[in-house]
Amino acid sequence: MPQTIWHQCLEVLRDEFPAQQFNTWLRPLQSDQRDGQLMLFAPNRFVMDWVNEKYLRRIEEVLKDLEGGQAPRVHMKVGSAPKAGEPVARSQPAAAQTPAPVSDEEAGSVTEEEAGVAATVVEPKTQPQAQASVARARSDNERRPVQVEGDIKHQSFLNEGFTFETFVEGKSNQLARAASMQVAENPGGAYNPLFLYGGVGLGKTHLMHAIGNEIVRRNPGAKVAYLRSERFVADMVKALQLNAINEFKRYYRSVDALLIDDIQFFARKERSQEEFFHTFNALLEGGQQVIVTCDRFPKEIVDMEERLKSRFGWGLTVMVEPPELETRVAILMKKAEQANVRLSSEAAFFIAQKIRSNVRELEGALRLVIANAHFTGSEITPPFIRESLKDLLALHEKQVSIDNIQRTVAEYYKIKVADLLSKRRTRTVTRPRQVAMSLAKELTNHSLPEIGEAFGGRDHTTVLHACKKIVELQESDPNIREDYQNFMRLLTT
Ligand SMILES: Nc1ncnc2c1ncn2[C@@H]1O[C@H](COP(=O)(O)OP(=O)(O)OP(=O)(O)O)[C@@H](O)[C@H]1O
Repeated sequence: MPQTIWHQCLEVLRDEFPAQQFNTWLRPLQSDQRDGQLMLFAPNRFVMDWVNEKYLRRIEEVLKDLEGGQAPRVHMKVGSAPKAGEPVARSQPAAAQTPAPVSDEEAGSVTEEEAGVAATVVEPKTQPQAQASVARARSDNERRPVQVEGDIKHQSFLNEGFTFETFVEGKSNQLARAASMQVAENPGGAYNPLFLYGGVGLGKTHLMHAIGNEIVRRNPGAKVAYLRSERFVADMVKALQLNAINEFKRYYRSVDALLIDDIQFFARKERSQEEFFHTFNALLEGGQQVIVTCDRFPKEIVDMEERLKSRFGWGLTVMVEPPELETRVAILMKKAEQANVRLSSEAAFFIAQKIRSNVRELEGALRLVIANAHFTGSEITPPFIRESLKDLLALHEKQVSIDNIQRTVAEYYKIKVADLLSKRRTRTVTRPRQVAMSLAKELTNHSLPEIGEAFGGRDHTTVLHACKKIVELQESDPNIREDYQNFMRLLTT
């Protein structure tokens, strides 16, 4: 197949920009060229805006260098490139993709005039200093709640230790971090609501607090309310019991930014969903920012009203992915530094290679190693780490076996485990087999020949090829990438 002009352009850009930037912003773009126009498709509006702002000029220059006067005009659009032969819609300006206003009916019947008690909203600067040390890393539950005047008592607080400065950026979270930063700089602006999703312990809560902290840092008068979704439910139930639902509504509609963590816990709570839906609409209409985190993509949330799910997708939906090795190492170094502990890069690598599931576990492992080192006065070396994490590692190895991987992958792709082990080479079987082999390499300590053996006696070079192929596909094929992330989540949490 001849290389398209876009591929040629990408080759040039690949040499010009750091790999991380290239992979995050440029590589995911799909292209469609016709009628002297090059349409670039971005996976979401945020990427489109970012590319427009930061790379479009350079893209146009490169196209001109490549094609001279024949260079196509570039347009951007959110979505996927049409398949060959499919008609393509004309590009739309970004503004055309902002949601339609909420109708009166949808917005519910609550008005600003409703009577209510005064409810204060937390302002982070009034909170006690966060202990941003490793020993207190998961400290959001330990923070002193803010007492709110009136009948409704809220626990609403931001963790000052969760900032953009303490958040380590890597390939897995670059997009989510950049989107969060944009929201913090322009709350209630283009990306409303912001829906952050991903597996447990990957930094969603951290980013959410970072946005809240940044909003308040820039505008000390801003009212930012952070709460887990269970809290919203509990507050609402209490408000109903106390006949104070109007105060409840008033409170949640008075904030500049409403941050609701782990929205999946709204499942089956119909009345809360209803209430949240109206609050949500009122806030969006008022230009107030809404940020939501969830452990899965909106459409995958079970027992949640469709209209709510669809509304989540109105703004910007971004995934936080599990960190790759380099980011895990960087996170460990940062956490050690915060705890005033010297950690060699060899030691950090050792831990990062062993603990791959999520950042919370990574932190937990580091805490354990540091505590042991303090206790015994030992230096933190790989053998010392191995000994300190003996039980944890045994648990990990027990949990993720090749057998388990094969069963999980087969079930997911609706094929038989026997197919994975067979000599069959049809696409429906080959790809899942490669995914399973790659997972086995990443999640177990088995060698390539051992993995080959476990997959119907294949050669180790076949396993190596599968691993490389899956790394490549994760870059170029969003479906494989999502499947792989799902497997990491299913197998490691
Ligand atoms: N990129 C990162 N840099 C620094 N620390 C991080 C990063 N990602 C996660 N962490 C840390 O890992 C811990 C877990 O993160 P967090 O609580 O934000 O996860 P989560 O995705 O919200 O998980 P859950 O879905 O279980 O609520 C926190 O202590 C957080 O500071």
